[in-house]
Amino acid sequence: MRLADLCAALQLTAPAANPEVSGVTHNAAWVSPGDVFVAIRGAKVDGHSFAQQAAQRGAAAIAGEGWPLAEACPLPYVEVHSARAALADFATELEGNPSRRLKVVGVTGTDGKTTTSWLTAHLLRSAGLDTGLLSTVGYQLGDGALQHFPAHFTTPEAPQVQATLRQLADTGGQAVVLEASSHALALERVRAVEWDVAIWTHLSSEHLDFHGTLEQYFAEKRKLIERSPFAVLNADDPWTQRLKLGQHVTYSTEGNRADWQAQHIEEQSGGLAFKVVSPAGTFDAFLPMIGRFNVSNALAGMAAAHHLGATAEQLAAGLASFAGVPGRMEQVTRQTSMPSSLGPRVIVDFAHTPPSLEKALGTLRATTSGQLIVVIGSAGGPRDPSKRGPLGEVATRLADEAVFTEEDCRDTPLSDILSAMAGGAQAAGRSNYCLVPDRREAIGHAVRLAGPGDTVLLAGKGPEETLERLNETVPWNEVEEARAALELWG
Ligand SMILES: CC(=O)N[C@H]1[C@@H](OP(=O)(O)OP(=O)(O)OC[C@H]2O[C@@H](n3ccc(=O)[nH]c3=O)[C@H](O)[C@@H]2O)O[C@H](CO)[C@@H](O)[C@@H]1O[C@H](C)C(=O)N[C@@H](C)C(=O)N[C@H](CCC(=O)O)C(=O)O
Ligand SMILES: Nc1ncnc2c1ncn2[C@@H]1O[C@H](COP(=O)(O)OP(=O)(O)OP(=O)(O)O)[C@@H](O)[C@H]1O
Repeated sequence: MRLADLCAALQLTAPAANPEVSGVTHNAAWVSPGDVFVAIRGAKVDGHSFAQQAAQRGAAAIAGEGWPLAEACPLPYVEVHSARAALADFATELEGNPSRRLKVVGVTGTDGKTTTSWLTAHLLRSAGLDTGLLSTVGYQLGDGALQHFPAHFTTPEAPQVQATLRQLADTGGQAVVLEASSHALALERVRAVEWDVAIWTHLSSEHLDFHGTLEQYFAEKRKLIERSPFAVLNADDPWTQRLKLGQHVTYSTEGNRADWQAQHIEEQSGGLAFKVVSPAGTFDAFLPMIGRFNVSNALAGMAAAHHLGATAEQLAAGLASFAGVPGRMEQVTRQTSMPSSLGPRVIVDFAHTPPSLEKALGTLRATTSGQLIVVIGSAGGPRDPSKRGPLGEVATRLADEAVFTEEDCRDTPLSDILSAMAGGAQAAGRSNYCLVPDRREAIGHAVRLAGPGDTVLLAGKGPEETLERLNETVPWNEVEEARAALELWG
């Protein structure tokens, strides 16, 4: 496509030179010959300072909110009102607006996005739709292998979103489920995606380092609901009442008035049994997952899949065959032949906010006959330091013993993080915790403390593949760490 045609499609003024353009990126190091390099003024640097690098890599043009440098721009320059919006619009145009060829389900909320996304994709596949998935733990084209983008993102930047949607649509994909983080909505990563269904899980305080206030965080997340012609909303979340409602259905696991209800919920050791009362019909369901909150995620996924055509029979069969999400309430099995019942139950979970830790511990308590032990840390850097004390409080209130340890402390002294977590426990008058800074040792310590009938929850890392320390990033596999500790047990 010629630059002038691309500009005309987006009602932008084209520069005099009119090169052929084939792609778009915001990262100078990712430029391929023929790309438009969109220079974003970021929070840390101005992308314009990488214009020369982009030119050397063969960029055809640069777009930005105004050329700011004394030297002349090395390439044709397209001036835009918002660089991030332009990045998304260029990508959408160059990829041929692929979301129009797919049924697109967006999932937002503080917790539950990944699980709900995986459940929804599985339910749509069970109903016969070739369905892709873009989520925190990777992306899938159809039911193919789990793949990863270069950076660790819930929602990648717009060029990657649009390219993946196109690849999916070009290879026979019929639907896609896309996790939409608040960062993605704020930074235009999912601008121009044409949604069919938006799912709201729930809202609680998170990412305030980025959004500033809870109100702003809510304002970003609500965009997904406002942009979608149909929404699936959580009647148990007070924020739902503040969403501007178009066509929608609601769901509840707490007996609130809602279109989709789960009743008679039984937390069994092998999963969750409940009765669904819904517009699709009334039926018994079994979900082989631990965690009462997953009933809520399942209702949301069923409501979305039903809107896209899944029947009650397909929904029930789909739930029953769900294999779970890596690192989400994942029970660690031993490699040796020793029966699991002879040791403690060890669960790896991604819960890293006070509300999600509260829910994870609450639900494990319900299925634990003995002691409940938790290993938990809190991230360093600017990421929500205010949650460290509350995490310490929740851990010591709901577990019998808490082990506070490292979790991506980055440039924050680990001792400061551990003191803040201990401070939260002490302020509540509790001493049932210990500090074990090294995460591997913390896991070993917790597993050694536990006996048959006990549960050890390893919270916060889930399926992440690295552990970030002050001067190093080490490869990490929480399930393997847990398995190694279990092998030494007893
Ligand atoms: C807080 C946040 O989201 N920041 C994003 C933001 O960074 P920024 O504004 O600081 O950008 P910057 O570093 O100043 O760079 C400005 C521009 O120069 C370009 N650049 C910069 C350096 C260089 O060498 N070459 C180059 O071309 C950059 O690509 C960028 O376009 O814009 C960048 C790209 O334009 C993103 O990569 C970056 O995400 C960072 C890496 C990040 O960690 N984001 C996380 C927090 C995130 O997005 N998380 C959410 C939610 C997770 C959850 O719910 O838990 C997610 O969706 O993953
Ligand atoms: N509906 C829910 N309500 C509250 N907590 C939940 C819910 N679903 C999951 N959780 C908890 O939150 C943790 C994270 O779940 P999940 O990965 O599905 O959420 P997420 O929104 O994708 O989080 P992130 O964006 O940080 O990856 C789970 O391991 C569980 O402890």
